[in-house]
Amino acid sequence: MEKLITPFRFQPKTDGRSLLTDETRPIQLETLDLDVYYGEKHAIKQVNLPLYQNTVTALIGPSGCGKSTFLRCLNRMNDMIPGTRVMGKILVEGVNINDSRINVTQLRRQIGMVFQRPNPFAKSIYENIVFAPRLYGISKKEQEKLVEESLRKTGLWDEVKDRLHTSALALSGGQQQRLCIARAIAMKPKIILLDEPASALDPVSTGKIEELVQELKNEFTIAIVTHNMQQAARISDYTAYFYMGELIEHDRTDVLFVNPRKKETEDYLTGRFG
Ligand SMILES: Nc1ncnc2c1ncn2[C@@H]1O[C@H](COP(=O)(O)OP(=O)(O)OP(=O)(O)O)[C@@H](O)[C@H]1O
Repeated sequence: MEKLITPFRFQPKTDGRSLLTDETRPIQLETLDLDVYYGEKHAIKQVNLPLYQNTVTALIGPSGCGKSTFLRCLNRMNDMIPGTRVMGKILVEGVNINDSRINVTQLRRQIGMVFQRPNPFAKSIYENIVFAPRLYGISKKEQEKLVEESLRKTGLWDEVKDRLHTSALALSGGQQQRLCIARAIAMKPKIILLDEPASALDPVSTGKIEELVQELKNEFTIAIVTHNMQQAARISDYTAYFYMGELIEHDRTDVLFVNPRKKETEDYLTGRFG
């Protein structure tokens, strides 16, 4: 990881963390005693959650439980909301990203985000991909390579290669969303945060996004907020169930869906509430 600041090593607690104490995969990011307040509203309560390298973690839970708030903390998007206080640590390779010395622009290069509604720039497909990387100075040749590589990785290349210089806004909603993912991966992040990326899309486009997420995990670590339980079960390796700002349960997806440890999780999964 490029240096955000000089890293320091933090000795994590062993209690009150995720249940996955036997997990041997490397941790890409972990939150330690994370609290978030919007003014008086305590939206995230003492959450300890790891994201394992090259895996997909689904964040699920009823509306208002804090999924998006949690996700936004992971690349400090909550900084933009006035009155928000974030406490606790979020460690990425030993660096606490909540440290005031963190270069937030660099951080967001390394932890990309894609939102619910596709939001391409009102520019050409090509420009959408190269706009940000160009700020960091890449040659014309490198730009062309990056455009093709990013569009291939998101399965868009064959669909758009003959109209790279036409407006991104003319693409379908599903294509726009894949372009937004291509734009995010063009920055070569370590982690990609997806906030309900398919909820505004039709079933075919949703299927493509799901397939894409499965492929991208070979290269990136992914956290995805979803309201769709089947989607979480299909595409994630780990699932975290939130309720009223608390992390109720975090486990391998196959375990959590088949044999949840907590009654609250079971009630949610079986549709008894939420
Ligand atoms: N900017 C804000 N100011 C004040 N309260 C907020 C703000 N954003 C979210 N909240 C509150 O924080 C809590 C968590 O909201 P959040 O949007 O993170 O939940 P969520 O699980 O993502 O919900 P949904 O599934 O409906 O998107 C809610 O009670 C919400 O009303």
